[in-house]
Amino acid sequence: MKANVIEVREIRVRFGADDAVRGVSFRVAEGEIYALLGARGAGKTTLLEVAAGTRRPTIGSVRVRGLDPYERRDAVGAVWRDGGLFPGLTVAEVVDTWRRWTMDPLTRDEALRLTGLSGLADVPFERLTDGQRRLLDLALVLVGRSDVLFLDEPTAGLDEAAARTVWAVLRVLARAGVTILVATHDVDEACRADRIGVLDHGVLVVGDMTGDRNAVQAA
Ligand SMILES: Nc1ncnc2c1ncn2[C@@H]1O[C@H](COP(=O)(O)OP(=O)(O)OP(=O)(O)O)[C@@H](O)[C@H]1O
Repeated sequence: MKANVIEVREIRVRFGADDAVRGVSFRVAEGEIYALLGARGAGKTTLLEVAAGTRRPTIGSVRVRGLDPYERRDAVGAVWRDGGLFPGLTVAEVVDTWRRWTMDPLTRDEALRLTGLSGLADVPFERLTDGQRRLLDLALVLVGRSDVLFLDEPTAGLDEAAARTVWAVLRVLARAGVTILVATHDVDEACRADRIGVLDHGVLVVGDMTGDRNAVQAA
């Protein structure tokens, strides 16, 4: 059995008088893709922020590889919904710029190869499609050698072909041992994960579902 990389225990996040997340617990094993599925306002982003260590929970504990991610924010990679903007730079230059800010970075060629962007190295950032920009986001996370990824709606706004490419990359990464937590409102996207947790009004109503579309919709 694989080790648990992300361990979320009894998390509660309170905003003013309201709980955005209540009593949520789940675990994600090494190399596993876990999707948090929920409607708008269900608490997905809040939970993702807590798991990634950019927000401290009101109550509960989070461990990523045994450590509190809030104390060690350098250790994980997060890709949020809006990709960065790099006007005037080519794909290769964006990666090189990022590498200069990173300790012991992955090589540019390897980051582009893993995300399928090798053929676009000389293309200016402005010319990239939304899907290619999302892949470039992933390439930058890989440059930092993140072995845990937190992805908020990773294919929002992408067409089906681009979404498939992003997920093909995520599968390659998971097979290489990267642990991935995805927040999504899209049932089809959630079904691409290994396991699904369904979040409703801040409560994890189902925590351990596999990607059977009918069963997920029934939940
Ligand atoms: N900083 C904040 N202050 C007060 N309330 C907040 C704050 N951030 C989020 N909320 C509230 O917490 C609840 C959960 O929000 P969250 O953004 O986590 O949901 P979500 O599932 O990611 O939704 P979406 O799909 O719209 O991004 C919502 O009711 C939201 O209004």
